[in-house]
Amino acid sequence: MEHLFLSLLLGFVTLVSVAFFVLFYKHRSNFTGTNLPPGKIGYPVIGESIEFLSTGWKGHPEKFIFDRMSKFSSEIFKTSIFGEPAAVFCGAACNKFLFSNENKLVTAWWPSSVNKVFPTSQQTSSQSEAKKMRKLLPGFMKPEALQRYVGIMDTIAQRHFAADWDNQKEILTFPLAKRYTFWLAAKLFVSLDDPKDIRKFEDPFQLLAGGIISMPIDLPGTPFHRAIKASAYIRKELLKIIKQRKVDLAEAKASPTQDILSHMLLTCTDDGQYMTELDIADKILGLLIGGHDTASAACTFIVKYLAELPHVYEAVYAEQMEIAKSKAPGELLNWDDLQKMKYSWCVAQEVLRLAPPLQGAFREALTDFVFNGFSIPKGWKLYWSANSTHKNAAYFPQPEKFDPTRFEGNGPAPYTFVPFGGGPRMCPGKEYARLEILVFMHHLVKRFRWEKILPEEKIIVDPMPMPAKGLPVRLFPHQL
Ligand code: HEM
Repeated sequence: MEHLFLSLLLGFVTLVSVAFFVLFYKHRSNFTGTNLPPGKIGYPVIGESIEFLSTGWKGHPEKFIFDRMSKFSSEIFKTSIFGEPAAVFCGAACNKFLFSNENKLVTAWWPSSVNKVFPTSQQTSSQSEAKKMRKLLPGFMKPEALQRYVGIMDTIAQRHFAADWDNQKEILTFPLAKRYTFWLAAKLFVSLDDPKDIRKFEDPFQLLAGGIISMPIDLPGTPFHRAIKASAYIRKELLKIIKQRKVDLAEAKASPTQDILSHMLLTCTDDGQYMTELDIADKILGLLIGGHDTASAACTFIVKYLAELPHVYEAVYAEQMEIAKSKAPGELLNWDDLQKMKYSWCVAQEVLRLAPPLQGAFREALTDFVFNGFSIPKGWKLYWSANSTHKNAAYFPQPEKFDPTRFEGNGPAPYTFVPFGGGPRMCPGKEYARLEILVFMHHLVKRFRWEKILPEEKIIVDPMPMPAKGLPVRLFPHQL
């Protein structure tokens, strides 16, 4: 009996050792070649994923980048993230290279956690899916459409502030900013505007956002597992909305131009096909995520910085009050009003520089190529990072100083300010985001001054930046 147990144990140990050896060998073999960028590759499977994610959890995602840039004295370094051999490209020249070589030398790529959370076709990582999305969005994001949204955004902002801010002494900024941008997206993308209907999506979206960029371990309790479940729930609810809309369009109870959902149902793709219901559900899900989580992070940090910098608050307040005073009672904000919010937009951009909602994104090398003397093998993942330029003193002197004047005149040098990415994959929602952020700032400063309740609240980045306790603030309404 004892003999059998020892044999089994020995067999098990041998098996584990062989498996480890194979993994280790395979891991190292991913990194053999001449002239690869300098860098560390970490352990098999996890590579440097924990370091990459944990600098964000500690609130300093740029540390992962800057530590390695200085250790290897290079703007390109190799690493291994999310089980993949990768190179991190830092600085303006690297951004330019990646953004201008889309679909020539590189193509977009997302970690497997993203692909698994969106199991069918939502991810815009595959070229054909990105193309579909790019074909559909311009109609929705064209200047005439955007101009129409300003009034709708204003109406929803007024409703949001009346429901959640007015008559409150203290509020928690982060969840309210999310609610505001989600209300807008729900209204403009799928014409959902009953607060009851919208609220049932709030928790699932929270869970989804928390697990998209995570270790893809699908076990009960992990963020990844919760995100997969939340994604399935949201998709089911969206399918109900889509089916109902088809009926409403057929019975002329809904308009073909009322929102992006009608647009998707009625527009053929290049091959003359209409998108399937599931495909539409996945695309809308992606837009709802991309379109609200990012802007809500920006709105939250605007509240934080305006609380910390009274002189910046005063200048934004003066600009916004001049616009408010020019309006007749009940008159909604319009496109021209938003063009006048020049200083406020400089402030918002400085916030996007210091706290970019997306830290960067991945590409995949389509072929072997050489850049800056380093060989990049086909299939390697490449990461561009906003912080490598946003927090670099060479591009932004005294990078930690909040200074909206950096955006006056010609503004920052090309490829140094990249919160929306660049090149063919630059964020198609950039202008939409500008509008919703400015409308938010208008209503915020018109109503209140505020102070932070927790003076030293920690910031975490997971994967978006957020104050650890949600940024509680005390509100002081203006005396009329
Ligand atoms: C402050 C707000 C926002 C920020 C900071 C932001 C940032 C970004 C960035 C950096 C990318 C490029 C990723 C890459 O290089 O692969 C991107 C892509 C994208 N964004 Fe945004 N975004 C914002 C708002 C929005 C909004 C409001 C929408 C929709 C209405 C949107 C929809 C998209 C889509 C669909 C893509 C994928 C484009 C493609 O892969 O071709 N974003 N966004």
